[in-house]
Amino acid sequence: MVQVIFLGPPGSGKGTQAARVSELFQVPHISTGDILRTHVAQQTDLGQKAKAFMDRGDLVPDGLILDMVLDRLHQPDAQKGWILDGFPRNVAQATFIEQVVLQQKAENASENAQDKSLNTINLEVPDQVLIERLLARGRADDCEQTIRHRLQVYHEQTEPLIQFYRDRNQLSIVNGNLSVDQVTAELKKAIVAA
Ligand SMILES: Nc1ncnc2c1ncn2[C@@H]1O[C@H](COP(=O)(O)OP(=O)(O)OP(=O)(O)O)[C@@H](O)[C@H]1O
Ligand SMILES: Nc1ncnc2c1ncn2[C@@H]1O[C@H](COP(=O)(O)O)[C@@H](O)[C@H]1O
Repeated sequence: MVQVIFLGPPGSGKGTQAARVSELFQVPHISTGDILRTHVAQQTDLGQKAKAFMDRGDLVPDGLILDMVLDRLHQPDAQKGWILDGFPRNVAQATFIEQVVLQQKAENASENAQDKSLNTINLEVPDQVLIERLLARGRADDCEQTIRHRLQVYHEQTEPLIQFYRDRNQLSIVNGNLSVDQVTAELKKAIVAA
């Protein structure tokens, strides 16, 4: 049983490493960015509402995100754990997922199930390296102006979560400015499955 939250700025390797850790622990990789991009591609109501925020590099409003995440976490494959990539992105989202985890824990305790272990990982990478990586990745929102805005949004809204999880003794810091294999090796050491 393992629950992992990947924090870290855009381009820090959350998606790359979440896919590997998901394979390792056989739990789903849940990327809110990927789910949103699917909604945009399928032109769902949610996708149409989210698109302008994503194009600008702003966070999509919590009112659109929280139900989407809850729905994904209630799917059968997520009952033995999950790897969250790109969520939470602000304090309201972190408080939300904390409540979900606590509720699940209470339900499982009454069934005498195994405890779940929450690991929050912050991947640290200098801004200049992030910009170079994202320009090379070349996703629709990877132009320089949007990258700089996403970094600003990260520093203002997501970075405070480092202290949020530090206060709860749930934070591991991993150097993301190493090779992909080296970062995975560090993650294997950091993640505790219960
Ligand atoms: N350790 C690494 N060294 C060099 N390049 C890397 C490393 N990890 C990931 N990359 C590359 O950097 C780019 C960004 O990685 P990735 O998409 O995993 O980041 P992310 O944190 O999920 O970004 P975003 O939040 O914008 O989705 C990709 O092109 C990826 O191949
Ligand atoms: N958790 C989220 N809250 C608000 N907006 C989000 C969230 N996750 C993704 N988004 C939006 O999607 C793009 C791309 O996300 P990536 O994680 O970089 O793939 C992001 O800029 C937000 O607009």
